[in-house]
Amino acid sequence: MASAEAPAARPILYSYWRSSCSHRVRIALNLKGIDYEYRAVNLLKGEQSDPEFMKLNPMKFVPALVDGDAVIGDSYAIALYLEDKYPQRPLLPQDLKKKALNIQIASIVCSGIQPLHNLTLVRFIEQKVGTGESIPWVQQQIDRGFTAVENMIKGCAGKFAMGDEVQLADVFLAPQIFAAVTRYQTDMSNYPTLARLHGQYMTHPAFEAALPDRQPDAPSSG
Ligand SMILES: N[C@@H](CCC(=O)N[C@@H](CS)C(=O)NCC(=O)O)C(=O)O
Repeated sequence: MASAEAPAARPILYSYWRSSCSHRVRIALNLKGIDYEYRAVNLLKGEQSDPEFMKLNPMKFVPALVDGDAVIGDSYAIALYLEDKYPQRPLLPQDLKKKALNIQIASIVCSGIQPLHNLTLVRFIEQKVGTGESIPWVQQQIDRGFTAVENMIKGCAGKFAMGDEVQLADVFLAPQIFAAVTRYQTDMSNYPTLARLHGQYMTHPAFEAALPDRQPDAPSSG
């Protein structure tokens, strides 16, 4: 008689509902149909600095993913890990130029836009420069990144950023656009392609389920 194997444990995502970096990973997990356990890390309460959490992400940032003995503390690394480990519903195309463009856009979001408005920096500006001073700063950083991406994709975008299929670029763009619109009063009329993509993301089931207010730790949730 064959012995029953224990089912593989679900990956665990350490996330904060409002974090755009966590939001990226939630989208990737949903697109790939991976069932996962959600564990909330409250950034406003400083739980990212808890010594136990720092074993998962020494940078004191969310997200972190634990998948078996793999512990990954960066959304970009997690996305690439998921792409290799769970090849169903690929996010990166075979075509090298399109693949590079996806990676470039993901990189613009995660190194050229989001780090320039993360919680630590926004708090620093509000305290050292003045109350309300962070918003124009953030808008300026978003404008530079969005202007670049708008020009890069306006010739190739279809229903989604890279054509008619969702790809890695969408996984990174959707949370950044969502944050720009809902938190930083960004005028999206300057970026018509990105504005149109925002509408697509808001009605796509995998993206909808990843939205901040749909997460268990969102104030409006449950
Ligand atoms: N490069 C990292 C950045 C992570 C990051 O900045 N996370 C933010 C939330 S989106 C955070 O945890 N901020 C907490 C803080 O600034 O104290 C990634 O992509 O995962």
